[in-house]
Parts: sequence; structure tokens; C-alpha cells
Amino acid sequence: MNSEDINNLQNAFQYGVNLGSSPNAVSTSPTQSFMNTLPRRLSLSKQQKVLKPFSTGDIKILLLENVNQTAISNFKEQGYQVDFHKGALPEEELIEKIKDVHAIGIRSKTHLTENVLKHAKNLVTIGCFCIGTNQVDLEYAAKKGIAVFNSPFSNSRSVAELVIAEIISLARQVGDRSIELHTGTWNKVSNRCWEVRGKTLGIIGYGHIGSQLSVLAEAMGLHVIYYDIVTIMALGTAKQVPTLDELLNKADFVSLHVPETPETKNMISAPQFAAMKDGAYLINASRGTVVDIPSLIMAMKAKKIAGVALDVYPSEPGKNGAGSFVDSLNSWTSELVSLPNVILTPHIGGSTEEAQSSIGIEVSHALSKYINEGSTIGAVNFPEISLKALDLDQENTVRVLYIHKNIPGVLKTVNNILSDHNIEKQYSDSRGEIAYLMADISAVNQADIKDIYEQLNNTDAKVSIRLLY
Ligand SMILES: NC(=O)C1=CN([C@@H]2O[C@H](COP(=O)(O)OP(=O)(O)OC[C@H]3O[C@@H](n4cnc5c(N)ncnc54)[C@H](O)[C@@H]3O)[C@@H](O)[C@H]2O)C=CC1
Ligand SMILES: O=C(O)CCC(=O)C(=O)O
Repeated sequence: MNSEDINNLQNAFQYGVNLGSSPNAVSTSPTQSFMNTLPRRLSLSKQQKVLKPFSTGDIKILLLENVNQTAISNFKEQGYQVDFHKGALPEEELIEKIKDVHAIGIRSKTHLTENVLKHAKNLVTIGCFCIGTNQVDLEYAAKKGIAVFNSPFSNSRSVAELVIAEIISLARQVGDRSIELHTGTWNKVSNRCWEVRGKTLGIIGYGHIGSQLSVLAEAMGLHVIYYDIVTIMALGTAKQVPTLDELLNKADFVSLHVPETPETKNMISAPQFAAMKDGAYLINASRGTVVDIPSLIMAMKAKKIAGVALDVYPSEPGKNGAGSFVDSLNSWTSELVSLPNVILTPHIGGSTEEAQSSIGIEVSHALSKYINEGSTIGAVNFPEISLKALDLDQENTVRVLYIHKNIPGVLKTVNNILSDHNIEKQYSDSRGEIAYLMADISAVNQADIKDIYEQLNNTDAKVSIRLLY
């Protein structure tokens, strides 16, 4: 590409129509700061046109809960404005901030409910920098045309390793011995301390984490059985059991790795504790709502359960600090902490340098690809579609991103609007009540862009539109 070509391309951008008045169209002509980087971008990617329909400097991203530095760097490299906070925000402050941003990055503590999201006038995407997405109202987000992404397995190994540490620590009462010695008490005992070799581990939920745990546990000589609502191929010599009760009857250690759903709420309560072996151990690094803690306390007091390791709780503090894990957070806190052989960790299953760094890269990448190109690959509440990047010589090609209600006749209406142009590529898919169409149309001049936008904007089925060019 010679300098004349670059000038032409810059001119093409500078004639961009400003569609910024529409809440969902993040489309204005690019800033000089982006122009200044253009020759470098072009030399990095000789064949592909970088789609920048908007001033990247106008894109605002709110990052909460100490999302990793890798994500901050990626977003800044894109030219976005990043507002970074170490903790979660109280709901009122969150509502104030979310009004203004195009993207938000959270971990497990920020609850993006309908009440919060209804204030998000410009929001196009949410990044959960974690595995779980239960903290987001996914359905409502989809209805508002907000695509949600997560990192489905970047921290799975970290969780599995923590659980392995806890299995041995519970069996050897390491937590109690450590607390005693920290407070000056030497208590060298072997009573009811066990090797884990030859014992049975029951894994509830044999997905990414459960199956990884299975492999590690077998390497230490544990027998593994698992229960899952779907039939899943066993790794190593593990065996799937047909019922939860069978798992509870047989396992010496029970470890939970299910998502938070209506079905998993209080999945382990009084009847399940009763079904467990006497002196069994429980580990929960999934979600706090999965175990009924008052029933757990009763089972421990009755010596039915010999120890428990919890990483997650029904209510968790929004940020780090002393004095936050108390009865006003969860009414049973002081009772639980007074029991023997209880290991409590502050939701750190996925908190390793390795996991956080790769989650930061993966989720920031997915959000940037969606903002810049419209790709929804990896979205958890949207149909997953993508079109290949445009070539540099496709100067008058516009990418239409049209999120709409999944009702009959929409494609006919949209294609009528686009019919004066050549539709180079088109891809459409639906998921529940929401459908998403990506189309690259060529031979479009600047006046056409505004016209296409307005016509699409007037369609009944429209949820939101962006035009990239
Ligand atoms: N403590 C921490 O820091 C972390 C906690 N998590 C939690 O762990 C959960 C599991 O993570 P992954 O293994 O990656 O998820 P996954 O989606 O790969 O696996 C979950 C498994 O649970 C099964 N399942 C769902 N409902 C079930 C039910 N009612 N009964 C039995 N099985 C059921 C599914 O079929 C699936 O095989 C996440 O949803 C998240 O809440 C995830 C990462 C870190
Ligand atoms: O690291 C976090 O903040 C949350 C980890 C977690 O629970 C998840 O990935 O689902």
C-alpha cells in the first residue's frame, strides 16, 4: 500500500456520517488519534481492513473487581477510555456509571440485574472476567441487545488444584493445626487423620472443573465417581453414577462443581447430608447458594460431616478488607467459624496469576472483536456468528450489525432495505427471542449509510443497530 492509498482510506473514514445521536449506534467518524496510528496498523495487517466506524477514543469501558492488567492494556491499545476500579461498586454508584459506558467488565460480585441494566443506555457488551455468568440477567441483556461474554475455562485448572489442596488439608485437619500453632498451641495428633489414597471422591458436575479435578485426584490414588445431569465420557477410571444419592452414599469426599441455577439452589441440604457417609467431607467451590449452610452446621455438630471447605457463600463482600465476613453478611457466620475442621477461603478458586492473566486476554479480546467487528463468537446469551474481516480494497463496503426480535418476516424487510446494494456476505442466527444479522454490503456511498441506518432504525423488529465501515 502506498501513501496515496493510505490518504484515500483516511478520506473515506473522515467522510463517515455521525450517527452518535442514536443511543445504540456507536458510530462517528474516527478521531485524529486513530488516524495517527493508521499507517502502523496497515503495515501490521496488509490484507485486512480495520473496521473503525466510530471514534475509538469515544468508547468507554468500565472495569470493576480488579480485572487483570492484561485486559486494561488490551483495551488501551484499542484506544478505548478505561475506568478501572479494584472492587465492586454499590448498586447506586454502579447505576450512575453504567449510564454512560459502552462496555463493562466484571467478575463474580457485580450483579447486573434488570434494575441496573435498564439504566445502561449505551451499553453494547458485558464481559464476565470469570466462568460463572449467574450474576448477570442474561435474558434481559439479550432483549436489550447487549452481548455477554465470559471465559469458559481459563481458571478451571486453578480451581481443581485448590480443591486437591483442600481434600488433603481436610483429611489431615491442616487448617485446625495451623490455627492452633498460630495461637501458640502445639497439638500433635493422628486421631481421625487419614491418607487420601484409596478413598472415594464424588464429583457433582463433571464439566471443565469437575473433569480436571478427576484427573488430578486419580493421580493421587483416589477412586473417582461423578454425578451429572448429562451423560459425560469418564476420564481415566472414573465412573458416572446415575443418581445424586448413589454418589452421596459412596463418597468419602464430595466436591461440588455445578453452576448456579434454580435446580442447584440448596442442592445439598438436610436430606443430602443424611445420605452422606458418616465422617465424609464436603467441598464447595462452585456457588454459595448450592449448599444450605444451616443444614451443614447441623450435620457438622452431629459429627455426620467431618470437615468442610468453602470458597463461596450466598452473600460475599464487594471488596477486600477486615470486618466484612460477619453475621450481618450471612447470619450463620460466627457459628460456622467456631466449628472444627472448617476451611474458609474468600472466593479465590480462580485467583491465580496464570488464570487471571489469560482471562484478561481472552475476555478483552472477545469484547474488542464484538465492538470493532461485530463477532459474537463465545457470547453466552446471543447467537454466535462472525464474518471474516473485510479486505483493504473493500473501501465502500459497510458492515451492518442488526440485532432484532426473532419474529417472522424480518429478513425480508431488511433485505429490501439493503437490496439497492450488493450483499457480499450475510449471516444470521437466532437464540430464543433474539436474532442477529451481520451483512457486508458493497458499493455504498456516505449518503447511503445514513439512509440505510435510518431505514433499519424504523423497522418494528429492531433491537439495536450498528454500522461499521
Ligand atoms: N470458586 C471459584 O473461584 C470458581 C467457581 N466456579 C464455579 O464453578 C462452576 C462450574 O464450572 P465449570 O466446571 O467450568 O462449568 P461447566 O459448565 O464446564 O460444568 C458444569 C457441569 O455441571 C453440570 N450440571 C449442571 N446442573 C447440574 C445439576 N443440577 N446436577 C448435576 N450436574 C449439573 C453440567 O451438566 C456440567 O457438566 C461455575 O458455574 C462457577 O459457578 C468457576 C470458576 C471459579
Ligand atoms: O475470580 C472471580 O472473581 C470469580 C471466579 C468464579 O467464580 C468464576 O469464574 O465463575
